[in-house]
Amino acid sequence: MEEIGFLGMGIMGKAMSMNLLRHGFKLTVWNRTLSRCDELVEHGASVGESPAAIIKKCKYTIGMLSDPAAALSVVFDKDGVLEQIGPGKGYIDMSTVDAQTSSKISEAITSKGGYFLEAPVSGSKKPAEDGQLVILAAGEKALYEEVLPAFDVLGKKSFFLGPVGNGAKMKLVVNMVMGSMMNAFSEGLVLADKSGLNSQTLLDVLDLGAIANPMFKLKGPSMIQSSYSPAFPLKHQQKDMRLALALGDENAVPMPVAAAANEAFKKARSMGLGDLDFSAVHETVKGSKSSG
Ligand SMILES: NC(=O)C1=CN([C@@H]2O[C@H](COP(=O)(O)OP(=O)(O)OC[C@H]3O[C@@H](n4cnc5c(N)ncnc54)[C@H](OP(=O)(O)O)[C@@H]3O)[C@@H](O)[C@H]2O)C=CC1
Ligand SMILES: O=CCCC(=O)O
Repeated sequence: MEEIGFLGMGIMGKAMSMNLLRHGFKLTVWNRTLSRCDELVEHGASVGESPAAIIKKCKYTIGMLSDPAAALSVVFDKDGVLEQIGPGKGYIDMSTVDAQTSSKISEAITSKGGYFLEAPVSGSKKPAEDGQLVILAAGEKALYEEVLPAFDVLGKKSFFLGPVGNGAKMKLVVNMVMGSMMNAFSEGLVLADKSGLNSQTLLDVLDLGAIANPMFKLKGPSMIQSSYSPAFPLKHQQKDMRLALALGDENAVPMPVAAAANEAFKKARSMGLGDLDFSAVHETVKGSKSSG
């Protein structure tokens, strides 16, 4: 493939870029906070001075930004993607956003003759480093096929889900389930502890039964230690719960479990835990149990 542009060197963007570099892709990167590009440069990437400059240089550009406001900002603001996008250029937004945000970006890009693909991912920092993400693409099929060599490096499996919006919706459904599970898991850990059970034994029992899953296995031991080094920041999980609940509103789907989980993530943010891993929602349960 030709040189790829990459916007957003956060936890995920950096891990994905490093992986592409390791596999021989030529990369030009940009980040709002420029210093976050340094490590990439040490590993052979070039730096672009703005999203527009990246689009001008590269046939394909990937975005991995925090939320809808950031995804819109790099496209529509001054020196943004829209200033240089046009025929023969493709923009692939891999951020987790809502379908409306994705459609707005898609319409603006295609109206200038460019190609657009949304491609949010399932999987976190480690799968991003190891090329084990699950890619949920939707939009321009021809662009999807052209960038498959990069997706094959970034992920263990890519899905093409049809028109723009379907990737965003699939990702929000998945993260809504994950956020609800994390809250149930946190309550289980605290309940076991407060009722005199051994936490590690609970993890062992869970791991042998029907609800065994990689998330409990990975996060459980550090949650017991109250250690929440961020792989998936809690503030982003709360954003995803909020966007999933809005999708539920649009479709008149009752989601009391997700709504309660969202409240717990909001409580965690109000406790200053937003930049920690989303498993830090555990602290909201520990707090309420010990105060009562
Ligand atoms: N971490 C994870 O496990 C996963 C995250 N995701 C999703 O991927 C996306 C990125 O997540 P992650 O890397 O963890 O997040 P981070 O918070 O680590 O990084 C966010 C990135 O967005 C940039 N950014 C934020 N606001 C703006 C803005 N207004 N203009 C330009 N750039 C901006 C940040 O730039 P700066 O450095 O300047 O702040 C940074 O590059 C999110 O949508 C998240 O929900 C999806 C799957 C897994
Ligand atoms: O959006 C983040 C997903 C994190 C994960 O799948 O482990």
